[in-house]
Amino acid sequence: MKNILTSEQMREADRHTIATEPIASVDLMERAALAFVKAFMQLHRDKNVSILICCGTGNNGGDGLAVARLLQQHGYDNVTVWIARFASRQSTDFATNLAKLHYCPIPVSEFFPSDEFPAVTQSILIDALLGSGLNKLLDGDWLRLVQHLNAARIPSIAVDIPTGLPADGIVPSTAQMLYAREAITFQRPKLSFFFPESAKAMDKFHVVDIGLDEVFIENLPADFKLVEASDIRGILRGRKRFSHKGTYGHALIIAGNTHTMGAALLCAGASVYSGAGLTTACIPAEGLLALNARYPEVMYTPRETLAENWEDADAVAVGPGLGLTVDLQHMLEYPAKPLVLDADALTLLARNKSLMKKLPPNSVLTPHMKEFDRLFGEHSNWWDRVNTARRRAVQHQTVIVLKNQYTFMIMPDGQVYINPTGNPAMASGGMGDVLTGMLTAFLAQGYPPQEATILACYMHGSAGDRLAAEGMAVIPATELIAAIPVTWDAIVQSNC
Ligand SMILES: NC(=O)C1=CN([C@@H]2O[C@H](COP(=O)(O)OP(=O)(O)OC[C@H]3O[C@@H](n4cnc5c(N)ncnc54)[C@H](OP(=O)(O)O)[C@@H]3O)[C@@H](O)[C@H]2O)[C@H](O)CC1
Ligand SMILES: [K+]
Repeated sequence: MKNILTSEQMREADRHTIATEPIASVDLMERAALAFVKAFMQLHRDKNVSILICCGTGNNGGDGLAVARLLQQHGYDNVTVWIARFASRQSTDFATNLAKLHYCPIPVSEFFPSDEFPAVTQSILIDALLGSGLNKLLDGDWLRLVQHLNAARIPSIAVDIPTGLPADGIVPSTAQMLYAREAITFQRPKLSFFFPESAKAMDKFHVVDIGLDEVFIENLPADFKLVEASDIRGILRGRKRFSHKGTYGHALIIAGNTHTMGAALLCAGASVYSGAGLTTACIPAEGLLALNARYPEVMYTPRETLAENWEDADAVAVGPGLGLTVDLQHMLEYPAKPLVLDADALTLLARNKSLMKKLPPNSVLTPHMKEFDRLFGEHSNWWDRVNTARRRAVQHQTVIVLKNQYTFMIMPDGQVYINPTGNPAMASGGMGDVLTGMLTAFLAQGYPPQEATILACYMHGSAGDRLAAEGMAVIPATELIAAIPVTWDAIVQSNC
């Protein structure tokens, strides 16, 4: 896991590194600029391309000036710099880098409040106007300049953060940003990069190491952590010699209805492919034929004998395609089992919120945004939504899997884990049912809820990434299920 820092913590890490390495702050800026340039050169190999670098007068602007000089030294001969002189102050390191730039053959134009801006004639923009120091929404001359640059419609590469995007906290829907094709960000992704609101600010981001003290960073208290492949390798267990189906637990899937049987099949199929020793689907009898045809490995039980099957199960999923006529309250009176509630089970919970108190501790809820808001109230932004999820996870001692491009996995202690895998090709019906089946299978195999959740979300996205890399622009949920075992194997093999 990697700590995701607030902008204040990032400044702390900055100050600590400067004091203890020790390194002068201007040299740290040079290191950051060099890291940016190296990443930029991978993205844009054509050294004849004309580049406009727009700089503010803070440290983000200072980075931009150093980038201009370094690009020129690396053979990029067509670099132009604009400086937005809209603030009365300039940082010391900005001033030092401006002085250094005067020795380079790079044209520099300065713009003051109310100045007109010339047409943008360059092919690429580097955005070094404002970075993590942003302290309010863009307005006045800054907004005018950003709108002028956006209107040029040339690819923009942001230094650290696209101008106008706050590093953390609420991103208001009215916020205007300098749209970046890519952001090259320093040391850690910023928290807001994981919120859907950042789609307005950039297409993608790359993280570059600028040599801040990693031990210090990892010892900072962080509410948000990013899951990494190495974490999954540490959690995921291979199959053992002499093991048998009883070794890997029994998953019970309570799902499906006349018109939504597919959800139950997907969920049960995902459980089989995620390694549950046994999977039983508790579905209406009319689904039996389809179940046998599609997944003969899955056992069947009618709703009437649910109580006995519940006793035998090591983990239970309730919800995919279930409909709203089942008695959830009654189910919650059965003996406590590792439990996943999804889809219609969440709607039933939202209709009778007093049931939250009956959930066994560490139950896993897997809402998408709308299901979440139905359960816990409307939210106008993701920052508030995630913070509500943290409070509710602590209050009800549940795990909340808030599904999103980057799924937030919120644990009963309020800690948030961010899943990095997954892609837009997976945005199709049934993907949530698959995730629920995977989660239930991992719970049935004895993984504690926190580990089962992290594993399921990571492997779900990773299977999707694998298929996307093989050329699938759209990934049906059944294809994802089939890709789970090879994804698993690739993770285990990468450990050797
Ligand atoms: N550890 C690292 O990650 C390093 C980062 N570096 C770079 O430094 C910037 C952050 O630099 P900073 O000087 O703190 O801030 P900015 O350059 O982003 O902003 C400068 C000042 O602009 C003012 N401001 C903020 N928001 C607005 C706004 N909406 N409109 C107008 N003006 C605004 C504010 O000044 P005030 O006087 O208003 O307080 C900012 O202070 C980081 O992003 C990296 O690029 C280092 O180079 C290396 C280490
Ligand atoms: K920027």
